[in-house]
Amino acid sequence: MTIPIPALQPSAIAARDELSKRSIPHMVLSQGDAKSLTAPPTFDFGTNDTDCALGRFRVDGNAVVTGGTGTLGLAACTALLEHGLSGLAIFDVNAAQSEPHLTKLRQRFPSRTIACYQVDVTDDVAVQDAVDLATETLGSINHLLCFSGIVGCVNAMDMSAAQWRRIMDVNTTGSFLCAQAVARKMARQGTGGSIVFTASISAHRVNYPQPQAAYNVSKAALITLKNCLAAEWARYGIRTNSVSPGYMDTILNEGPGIAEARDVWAARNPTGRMGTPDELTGAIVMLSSTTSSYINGTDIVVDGGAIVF
Ligand SMILES: NC(=O)c1ccc[n+]([C@@H]2O[C@H](COP(=O)([O-])OP(=O)(O)OC[C@H]3O[C@@H](n4cnc5c(N)ncnc54)[C@H](O)[C@@H]3O)[C@@H](O)[C@H]2O)c1
Ligand SMILES: OC[C@@H](O)C(O)[C@H](O)CO
Repeated sequence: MTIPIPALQPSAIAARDELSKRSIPHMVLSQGDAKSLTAPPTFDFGTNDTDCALGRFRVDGNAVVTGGTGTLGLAACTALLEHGLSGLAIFDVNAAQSEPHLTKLRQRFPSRTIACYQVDVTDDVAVQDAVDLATETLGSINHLLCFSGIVGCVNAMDMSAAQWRRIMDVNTTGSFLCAQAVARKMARQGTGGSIVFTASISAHRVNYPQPQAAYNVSKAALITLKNCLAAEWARYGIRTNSVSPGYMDTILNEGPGIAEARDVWAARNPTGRMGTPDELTGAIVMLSSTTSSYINGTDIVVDGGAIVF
C-alpha cells in the first residue's frame, strides 16, 4: 500500500525554494565534515579564576515567593538570596509562622529587603493588594516563584466537591492569580522577568501508594498553564518554567499514616531515599538566573530518578 504524501502549501514551497538558494556560510559540507565551522562561536572565557559559576548563576532583582514559609519555599528563598537576590517578598497564608525564619534571613543578609505578607493565594483581591505592596516596598518585581500548595490523600470515590475544589483552587488557580498579577507588573515595568511554578512528579505519573487524584490533576494543570504562559508572555520578556519535585522530606509528607508510604517512596527510588529541601534549589537558582535567559516553557524534574524507575 502506498501512503500518499500530502502536497506542500504554496507558501511552504516558496519558503523551501528560498531557503535552498541560500549558502550555509559556517559549514564546509564538501569536505565530508558537516560540523566544521569557518568561524569559532564567540564565548566569554572570563578573565580570572573568580569569574566562576556564581557569575552565570547570579539572581538579580527582587522576588515574590508564595508559600515561602513552607519547607521548600524557604529553602528556595535562602538559595536565591545566596545567589544575589536584592529583595524578597514572601506571600503565605501562614505568614505568622515565618517570623523566626525571617529573623535568621535578615541577620544573614542584612543588606537585602525581606518582607512577608499574609496572603491566601486563592483570593484575587488579596493577591493584587500584596503584589502592589511588594512592588512599593521592593521597587520592582523580577521573579515569581510559586510554592504555595496543599495535598489531600483521599480516594476519588470518597472525595467531596469541596475537597476537590480547594486543592485545585490553591495549587492551580492560586498560582495563576499570582502569575497574572506579577506578570502585569513586569510588563508595565518593561523589565520582563522569570516565573517558576512548583509542579510535581505527581503531574507526570499517578502516585503510589496514596490516592490523590485532585492533587495530581492540579499539578498536571500547572504544567499546562506553564506552557500557555511561556507561549503568551515571552513577548513581554517573561520566561515561565516549572520544577517537578519528587518525594521530598518536608512537613507535607509527614503525619499519621505516612510512615509506611515514606518507606515505599524511598524503596521505589533509585537513590533509595527521599530528597532534601536543599536538593531542589539548584534547579530553582538555575531557572531564575540570567544564564537561563533562553529557557522558557520547560519543566525540570528533581526526583532522584523516581519517574524513570
Ligand atoms: N514535599 C514534597 O515532596 C513535594 C513534592 C512535589 C511538589 N511539592 C510542592 O511543593 C510546594 C511546597 O511544598 P512543601 O513540601 O514545602 O510544603 P509546605 O506545606 O511546607 O509548604 C506549603 C506552603 O504553602 C502555604 N500555603 C498553603 N495554602 C496556601 C494559600 N491558600 N495561600 C498561600 N499560601 C498557602 C503553606 O502555609 C506553606 O507555607 C507545594 O506546592 C507542593 O505541592 C512538594
Ligand atoms: O509526588 C510527590 C509530591 O507531589 C507530594 O509530596 C506527595 O505526593 C504528597 O503526598
